[in-house]
Amino acid sequence: MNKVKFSDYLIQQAEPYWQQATDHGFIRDMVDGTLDKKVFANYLVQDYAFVRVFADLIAYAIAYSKTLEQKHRLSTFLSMITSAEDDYFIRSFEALGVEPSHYLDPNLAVFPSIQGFHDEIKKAIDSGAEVGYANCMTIITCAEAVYCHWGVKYREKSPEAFYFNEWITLHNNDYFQSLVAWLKSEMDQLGEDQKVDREQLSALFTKICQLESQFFDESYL
Ligand SMILES: Cc1ncc(CO)c(N)n1
Repeated sequence: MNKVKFSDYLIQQAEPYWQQATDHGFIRDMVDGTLDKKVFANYLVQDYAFVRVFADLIAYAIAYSKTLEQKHRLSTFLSMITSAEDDYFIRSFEALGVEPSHYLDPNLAVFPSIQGFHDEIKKAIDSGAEVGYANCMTIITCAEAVYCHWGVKYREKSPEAFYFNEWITLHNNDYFQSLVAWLKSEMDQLGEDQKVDREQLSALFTKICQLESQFFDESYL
């Protein structure tokens, strides 16, 4: 019997949001270099608020994980986000004329989608040792699989502005692709675990896809 992998099932069940999140006009404008700079700056400021909370989520996934391989894969990812990716954000803010007082503002008004991410992340973090790993990994896998999907789709694109170009290569380089392949393989194994509620994880994966698509929509407002 040819069983559908759990990671593929999660993506299939997340339609139409998977399609909307990975084939959004925002991404097409960005890879073509025609996206309004103000729209992109706005998006990056919001994404920076997302990434700081996302870093906590990865730290909890590390704490909830059992094996050294899991801790290694996730801590390497956390390290990349807090070094190379942080460096990308800081250089981009500078080039786009965004002041630190704005992008570091703890009282920044966040988009409803970013608030939605924060709420889902808090629930996953608070879900405890038994199911915490599965919940945290579902959010991480969805967010990274969405970005890797468009990153790979547009690997031939090379917009002139470094903040567009590097945003593509951050999400399609060999390291990132192998990370996403590993995240999906972890979800496949979790899907075999009798203690795991597959339908609850599927609903969470779909919710994150929906928020990803909504975040691109809201960046134009
Ligand atoms: C909202 C969001 N999802 C995924 C990624 C990829 O890390 C990101 N930077 N932001």
